[in-house]
Amino acid sequence: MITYEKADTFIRSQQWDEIIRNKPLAAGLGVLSHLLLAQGEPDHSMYIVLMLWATVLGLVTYVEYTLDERVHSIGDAVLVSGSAAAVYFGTLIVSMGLYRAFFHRLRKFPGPFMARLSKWYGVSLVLPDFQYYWKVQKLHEKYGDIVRTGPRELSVATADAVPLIHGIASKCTKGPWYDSAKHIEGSSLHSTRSKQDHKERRRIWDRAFNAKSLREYEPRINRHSFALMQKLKENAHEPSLRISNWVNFYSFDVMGDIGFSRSFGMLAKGEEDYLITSLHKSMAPMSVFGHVGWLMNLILRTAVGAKDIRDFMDWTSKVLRDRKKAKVVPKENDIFSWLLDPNDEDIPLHLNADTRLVIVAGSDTTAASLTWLCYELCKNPEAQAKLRQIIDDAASDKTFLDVEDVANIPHLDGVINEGMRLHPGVPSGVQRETPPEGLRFRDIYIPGNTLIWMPIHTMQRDERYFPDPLKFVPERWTTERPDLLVDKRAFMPFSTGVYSCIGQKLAMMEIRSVIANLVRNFEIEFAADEDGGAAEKKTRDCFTLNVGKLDVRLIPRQSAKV
Ligand code: HEM
Repeated sequence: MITYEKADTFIRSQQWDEIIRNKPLAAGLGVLSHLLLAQGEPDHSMYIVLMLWATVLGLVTYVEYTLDERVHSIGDAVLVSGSAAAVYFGTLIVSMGLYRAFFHRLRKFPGPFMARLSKWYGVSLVLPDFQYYWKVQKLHEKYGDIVRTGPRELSVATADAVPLIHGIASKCTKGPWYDSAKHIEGSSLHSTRSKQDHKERRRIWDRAFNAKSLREYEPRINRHSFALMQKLKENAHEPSLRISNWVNFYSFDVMGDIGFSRSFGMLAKGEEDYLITSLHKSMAPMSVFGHVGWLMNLILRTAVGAKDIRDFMDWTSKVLRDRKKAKVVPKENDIFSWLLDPNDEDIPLHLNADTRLVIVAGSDTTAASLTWLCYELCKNPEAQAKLRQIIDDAASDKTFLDVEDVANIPHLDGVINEGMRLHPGVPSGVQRETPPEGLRFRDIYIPGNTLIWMPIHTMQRDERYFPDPLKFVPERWTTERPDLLVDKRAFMPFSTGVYSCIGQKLAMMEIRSVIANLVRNFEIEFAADEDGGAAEKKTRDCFTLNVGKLDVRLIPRQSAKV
């Protein structure tokens, strides 16, 4: 049996001080660590690796201090362990750098040299303006359709690859980006990486978004859209109105109502609810640290980093608990009528994640699209006038247009599509991982376990697919100018395939309702001190878009009343 004395004698009999001072050994361990780290997906277990490193370093310093006769103080011991650590980490970093730069399976793909070495290159692109998607567009202009944007990451901007990467039969899966907050909130429908789990959960979600359910949600959209128009009318005498805020209040109120029969009352208050502020704050680190998966995960493991998500979860679990205890009995079905299982005693963790998902996915995206549409209508007064005329012709006798009044106006949909083409709600695209056997398209082979982003912003502004790409031409979506729409596969503001946006039809209903009623009731133009510059320059890409402010002047039309 190993006793404490035996172990102690064994430990003391070894020449630890010599082992610790053995530089080739430290270097060898550095290379070995690289090989081990390269095996799996350490992004979300980096905290374990860091703890291990810290423990070993502490032990080494302790051993030096207690066993090495050449060491006379803690300072000496730290110096010895520090130099061993410098050799170990130096070799680890050099080994990783050499491998990534010259021997990696993605070495043949073009891209900036620094991107081969580390995803910190991605962070450098985010700063200072948080508009990563513009930088990626520049990279594609320089390097072509496929660019290596990280050690094991490619940006692929060609419509040919859409079916393989995002199509119904695609073998790609969601990448590690989706796991960042899993240890806090579990996995939502959106963040689960298991295809099977996603399939089963999506089947349940589909019931909340089928034609019958959408019909049930219409009166709620009408109510909130009507409330928005009233607020705009009340404030229309102001020379400047922050439309970006008002559409945000609208989209959050709609989502609270349709999501879980809970009004945020933001339109009524005219200000953002605290919980929404905390939700926005929780998304902010995504803009920078979303590029360095292990760091994002580490941040979310700290009390400060996880605070906003945890605050939000406290609130969502209370809302869901109230619903279960029948404190809030919805008069009409809402999304959670389908997701909550009445037989469950407790609220499963993943439903908290789903609540956050409904609000993030459903509100910010819709608000961003509405803000950009207002921006384009201000910039293109002729397009605005034409849309107004078409809306007037379609429903001339009504003061407020219900969702169903504007459900089938191709030109209105053309305006909305064109707005979302130029300004997609998720401009950088979404992360996918190639299957172990890799992917082949045209004569290109993309190796297995490669992370891929299809940059939606870049693709939707590609003149091969949309001639005159920078022009706002709603007619390219109707029978008037089909020549300006060459390849519709490149249009994917809602993504496509099995993971595509489940709320696409709902979003279209919300957007149609606001845009149609807006142009029916007002002429809209930039406010005197506004040129759209803040929306262009201050928009932050935090996976979903946090659009910069947009101030407009609304001129009520004589003929229209709300
Ligand atoms: C203009 C508005 C919208 C845009 C641009 C948009 C965009 C997207 C995109 C690009 C995705 C794919 C995300 C990924 O693969 O990582 C997505 C997924 C999703 N969206 Fe939307 N969305 C919008 C509105 C909505 C609305 C109103 C809802 C309603 C709750 C919603 C709910 C969802 C959900 C639940 C998913 C995850 C689907 C899944 O993984 O199966 N979205 N959306």
